[in-house]
Amino acid sequence: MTRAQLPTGTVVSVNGLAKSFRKVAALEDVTFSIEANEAFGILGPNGAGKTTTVECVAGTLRPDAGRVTVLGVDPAEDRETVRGRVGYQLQAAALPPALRVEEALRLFAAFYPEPADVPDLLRTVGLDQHRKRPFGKLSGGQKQRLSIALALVGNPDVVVFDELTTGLDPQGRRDVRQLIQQVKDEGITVVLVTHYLDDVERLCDRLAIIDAGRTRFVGTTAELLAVSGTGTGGPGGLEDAYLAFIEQTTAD
Ligand SMILES: Nc1ncnc2c1ncn2[C@@H]1O[C@H](COP(=O)(O)OP(=O)(O)OP(=O)(O)O)[C@@H](O)[C@H]1O
Repeated sequence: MTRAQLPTGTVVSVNGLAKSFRKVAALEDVTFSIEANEAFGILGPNGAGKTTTVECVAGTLRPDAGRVTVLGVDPAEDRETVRGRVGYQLQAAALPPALRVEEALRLFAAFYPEPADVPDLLRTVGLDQHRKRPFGKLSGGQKQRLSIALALVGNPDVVVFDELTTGLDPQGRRDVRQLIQQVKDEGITVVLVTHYLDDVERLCDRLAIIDAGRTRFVGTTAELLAVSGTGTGGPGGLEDAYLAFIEQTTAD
């Protein structure tokens, strides 16, 4: 993939975001910003509001309060701009089981004004050999590769991956991590929602911790280690820092 012009400066800005579903306050106050070509991790316990946040960024949900700007526009107002420039990892399980890998990519490519080259993309994600395989017969790792390809098919500037490595074996996670690194190396801004601290440690420049609908921390992993007071790292160091941080904010 060759990319003509990538954005610079702040590409995602989220300020005071709030969103409720009937009586459930999913988000109360979420604030962070992401710079061009950063890999930005979003962590937090189950139900913390991570997916709701990235759906507001992708423009698939409209917040009740607060402001989101993506590539200079409001994603809920300017769906067309954001849809073409922000790749959102589709929950692959939603694809019909008989749809073949290449067919799925060509189908989705047709929605975009300047789609990626499908054979190129198949090679990039390592599904070239499996392009005729029906979706229902792919392994978990192959489905995640297809998810990545579908998020990239519109040639986005920003890509959002939500729990991409969940459920994969260690080899599968390593492969998917390499692929995410490749995406970042192309200059694409990566937003990674994950429960894995080592994904963040290996891939992300900065991270946000969201808990109970509020951002509790934004910074680098080194800053998280420093503010949690759990030391300077070592095996499990980041996990200890994260857990200490969550316990501390829950107690507050
Ligand atoms: N469409 C919806 N209708 C009702 N409640 C919702 C809806 N989507 C999310 N919620 C609720 O909002 C809260 C935040 O959910 P969200 O999916 O954003 O959390 P998450 O941090 O992504 O969780 P997980 O790590 O478990 O995926 C939860 O209490 C969830 O039950």
